[in-house]
Amino acid sequence: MDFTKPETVLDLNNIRQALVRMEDSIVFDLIERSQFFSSPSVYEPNKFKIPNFNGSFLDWALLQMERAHSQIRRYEAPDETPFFPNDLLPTILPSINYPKILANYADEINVNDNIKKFYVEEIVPQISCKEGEQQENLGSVSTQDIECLQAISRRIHFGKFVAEAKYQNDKPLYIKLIKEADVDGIEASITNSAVEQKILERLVIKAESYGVDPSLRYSQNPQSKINPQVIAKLYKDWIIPLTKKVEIDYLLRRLEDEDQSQIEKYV
Ligand SMILES: O=C(O)C(=O)C[C@]1(C(=O)O)C=C[C@@H](O)C=C1
Repeated sequence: MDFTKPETVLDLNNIRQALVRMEDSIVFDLIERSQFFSSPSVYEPNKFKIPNFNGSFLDWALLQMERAHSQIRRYEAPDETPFFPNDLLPTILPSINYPKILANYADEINVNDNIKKFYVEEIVPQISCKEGEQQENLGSVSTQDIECLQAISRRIHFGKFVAEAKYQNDKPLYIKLIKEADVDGIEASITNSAVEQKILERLVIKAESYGVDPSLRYSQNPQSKINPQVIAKLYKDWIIPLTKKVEIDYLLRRLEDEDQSQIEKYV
């Protein structure tokens, strides 16, 4: 996907292919996190004394990472959404002038707080190899958490591109639904149950294959590093619903960035 070429980005097939590739990163990242204990001290606010900082060790580590990455231009990319948008630094590399693909307010659609909450409360306890602390691994846990959070956030906020593509493909339908603030209608129109089902089935296969040593034969009955059903359920209960929330939040505001003549044409 090339963000300098808007026509490639708003092709729903390309978007879905990108979402499929992102599954690989997410499954691998969760498998990496699963080798560590749950490590609650990483998530407890003010557990460690950090000068001039109020929050968990993970929050602090993530903020430092985002500040460094903002200097290498990460958050200029239209598919990156920061967890701390108000605390970033100016880029050191020269800015890239990406062509406009999404609506003007797209950066304001940010569900990273919800993502961090479900990650800490739902994902970590379900995928960690054991409950409890492992003092020597707190740093590794936090860096792996950051990998997971960034991969999941990128996937969920890709919903903005899905929504824009769907809007462009059927303006008459969406302008009407948005004008009527018909949230249920919008949700029904963006839902494709067959695609969702396929994702869940593919995830189980991916988690089964990535989570074992491929050099071992099945007859040796290798133990999977992570329960594939857990990954599928995380997608079903959190990742897909939050992607849809991003799509709906984005669409509900879409007429803010539409010509009045277009709106009048379809209402
Ligand atoms: O592929 C789409 O059409 C999407 O809207 C993305 C997505 C997803 O999160 O993967 C979300 C809603 C649809 O029901 C199917 C899939």
